[in-house]
Amino acid sequence: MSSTSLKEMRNGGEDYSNGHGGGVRDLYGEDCATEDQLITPWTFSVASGCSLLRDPRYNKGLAFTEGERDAHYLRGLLPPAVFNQELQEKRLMHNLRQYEVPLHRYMAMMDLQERNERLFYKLLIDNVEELLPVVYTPTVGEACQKYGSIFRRPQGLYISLKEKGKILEVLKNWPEKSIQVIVVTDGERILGLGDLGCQGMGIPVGKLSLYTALGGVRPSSCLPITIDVGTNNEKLLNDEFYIGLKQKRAAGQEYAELLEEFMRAVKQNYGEKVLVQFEDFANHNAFDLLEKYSSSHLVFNDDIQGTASVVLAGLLASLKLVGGTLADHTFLFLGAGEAGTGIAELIALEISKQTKAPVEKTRKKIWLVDSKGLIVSSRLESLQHFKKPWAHEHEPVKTLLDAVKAIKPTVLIGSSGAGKTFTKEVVETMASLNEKPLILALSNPTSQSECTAEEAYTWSKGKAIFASGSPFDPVEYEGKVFVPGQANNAYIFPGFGLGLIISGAIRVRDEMLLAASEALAAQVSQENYDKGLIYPPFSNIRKISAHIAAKVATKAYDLGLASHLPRPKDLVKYAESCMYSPGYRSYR
Ligand SMILES: O=C([O-])CC(=O)C(=O)O
Ligand SMILES: [Mg+2]
Repeated sequence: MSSTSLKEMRNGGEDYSNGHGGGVRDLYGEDCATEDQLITPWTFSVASGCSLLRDPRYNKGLAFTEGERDAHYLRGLLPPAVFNQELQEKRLMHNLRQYEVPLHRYMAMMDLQERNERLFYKLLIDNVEELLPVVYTPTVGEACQKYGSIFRRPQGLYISLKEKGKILEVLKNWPEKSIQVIVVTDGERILGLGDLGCQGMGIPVGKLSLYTALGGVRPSSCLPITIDVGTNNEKLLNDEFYIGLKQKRAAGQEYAELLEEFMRAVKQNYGEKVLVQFEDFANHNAFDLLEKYSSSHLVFNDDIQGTASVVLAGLLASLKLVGGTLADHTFLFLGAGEAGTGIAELIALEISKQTKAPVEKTRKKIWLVDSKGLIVSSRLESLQHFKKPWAHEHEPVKTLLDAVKAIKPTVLIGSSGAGKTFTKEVVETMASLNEKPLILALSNPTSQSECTAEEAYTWSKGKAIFASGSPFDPVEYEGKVFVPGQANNAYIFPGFGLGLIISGAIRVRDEMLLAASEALAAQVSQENYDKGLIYPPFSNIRKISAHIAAKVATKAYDLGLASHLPRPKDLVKYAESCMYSPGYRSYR
């Protein structure tokens, strides 16, 4: 097939690519070629059979055909059987299911990723509901805690204080030159598990594998980075197997300078359109970094903005079940950090958009509780800046239970990172106040969930509509099966990032987050609602991501922030055509 027809196939007959836009460049037709099409051979892989087998990007294991075994000097290096990818997948899924310890499944998946990347993504895409809890929350949390002992091959870039002054050179050591998404952490607040220092690397690696599996961004365009400025975790500092810098965290100017050098180097090396996703930074840095770099870089904070967008989507969808408009509801949060204040602000923006009321007014329906109790105006002076907009007139209230009684929320959202905080009394009070209380226990991993699905359904006597950040199995209560949803930012960031990439966006705006929420809510079907679900199943996630991407890209074009021109006519189709698919390619 000629390159022209490849391009035509890719663009559905419309010539979208002008070679220098922001769309996904696919020079070799690597992603859209089918198995019976040839792609350009890579000289190094032709040169030696062994190095081909050891290159996870091109290795196919037993799926190399007889012809390829001849042409690529693989004879004798593989046993004689030839498997197709489906049979390999069946064999691996069978093996994975033998492991009873989740961490062993995680390690088996990481081994596969390091051995045969396409097969790894094939498994993840085809079995997304089964494997998401393995490569992502909750298991990835445990993996980070034990990263020092399970660490085998580095999977991303480590940039520590030792690399100060040399970050640009470090970026150049990474083998891929054309990067579209970076997920970066400094490991200070890994899920709800706290400071895991350098071992936080599991998070960028996991998030980026979802960028590929759920959002179709090519693996070679993804770069996981951990910035190591030390750790305040004593256990790690005293652990002889700790893989990071053994010193207390740098803060203040030293921290700011390293981050500044990093952000400059990223833009210099990869250009204006590389997306930098901040992940699992502590509150005190997360808000500042987002604010500082959102006017000069394409940045997105998943914990503030991604979580906000996914929760808003669930709330919009839930109106079908509980009735009314968003403005009719009263919201109470436990936790006033990145997720809590991020969600609160996006809800206020959406109500403002719907009712035309100023956001200062729409914020008044939203209340937050932090470790010192309800956030009220008498506490204003001592509040961190990101909490100040939520300090409304009210007498002081110390506990969550008393806050529920005083505020009478219709929606209760847990975002504090602390588990078991939605007690029986709290859930019972929500159920006594509401016909259908909406209860979201967002903290991750499962151990940090504010309550379990079973607790939410049994304590509310089957009244609650429940979703959680980490997955829970369906629960049977009095003969009825309740299916909890998973309110996790994994619904949003892969499609959101894809939308930014395909439009060549250069900045992120709140309107794009609202568009992503509305796109996700629109994907919830009647069949889902009938089961009490406020999110669509993850099994459809690639289609969902394409729709989110299209809406985000549309906003980018409307706001004049898109650089990929001309604007494709059908953005859903275009997004789909840009998505990586994991089927094998023929090399000769
Ligand atoms: O990783 C997840 O499951 C969601 C998330 O961003 C977090 O909890 O920090
Ligand atoms: Mg996170």
